Amino acid sequence: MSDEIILRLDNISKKFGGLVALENVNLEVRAGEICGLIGPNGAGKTTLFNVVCGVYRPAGGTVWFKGESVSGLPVHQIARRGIARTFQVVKPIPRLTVLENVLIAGASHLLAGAWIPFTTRGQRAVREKAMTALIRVGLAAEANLPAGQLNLGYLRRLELARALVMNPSLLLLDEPVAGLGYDAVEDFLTLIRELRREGLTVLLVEHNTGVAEALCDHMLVLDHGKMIAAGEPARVLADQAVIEAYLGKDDFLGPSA
Ligand SMILES: Nc1ncnc2c1ncn2[C@@H]1O[C@H](COP(=O)(O)OP(=O)(O)OP(=O)(O)O)[C@@H](O)[C@H]1O
Repeated sequence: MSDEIILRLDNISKKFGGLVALENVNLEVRAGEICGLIGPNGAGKTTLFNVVCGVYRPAGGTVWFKGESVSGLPVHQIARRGIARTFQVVKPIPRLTVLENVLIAGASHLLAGAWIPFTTRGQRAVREKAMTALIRVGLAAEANLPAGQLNLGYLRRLELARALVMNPSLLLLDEPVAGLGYDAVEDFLTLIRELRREGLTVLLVEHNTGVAEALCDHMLVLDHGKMIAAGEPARVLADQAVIEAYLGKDDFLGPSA
């Protein structure tokens, strides 16, 4: 892990009408780390991802990526700078093949800035990139199957390939192992660790604190839109404010009970 701060959020706020979804959130992610974002339901985790990716413009504050402000840029421009994400609910186009689903992500990414895919050379380049992404996530053998035939574990890999085809340096993963069985979770965590070793920085939302602790170098906790703890996973998970946020104050009996 380097000392470079690849992503920095300064005082990010986001409101939906009267609801404050994010309130003055500050966050730093170092290049090459796996950083976990946890918090109870409705804490603001997905909203934070959407602010970073440009789906939502923050009501206040600045998103810095590689030292430059990306606040207010459209989604495709932020993606071209190197931020890609996966979604909690995986929705491929079921009748298209696995490869075609990745091609769509790759072509739309390139199309956002150039007309490259309309040339034969461009189409070949996108296809090669898509196949490389599928090989990377272990789905090469399934490339020509309809995506609708994949089980959830493979669908999550397909979702990852759709992000990787964009050549990101920062990968935002929204609950990438939700709903998977033990072996599939272990395989997916190995894949994420390998991607990090190859140079990617990862920020992931994870509900399962055990998974987050096993995977992450650094953890951040949101509750009601505020960052309530940050740091080394074991220490963060032992923090009283974090325990109370997960269990509810009334259920927290304290260490001596
Ligand atoms: N588009 C929206 N319109 C109105 N309110 C929204 C919208 N998106 C999120 N919210 C609200 O903002 C708050 C934060 O939601 P968000 O989905 O970011 O939380 P989360 O931590 O990702 O939750 P979960 O773990 O359940 O996915 C919640 O109160 C939610 O109801």
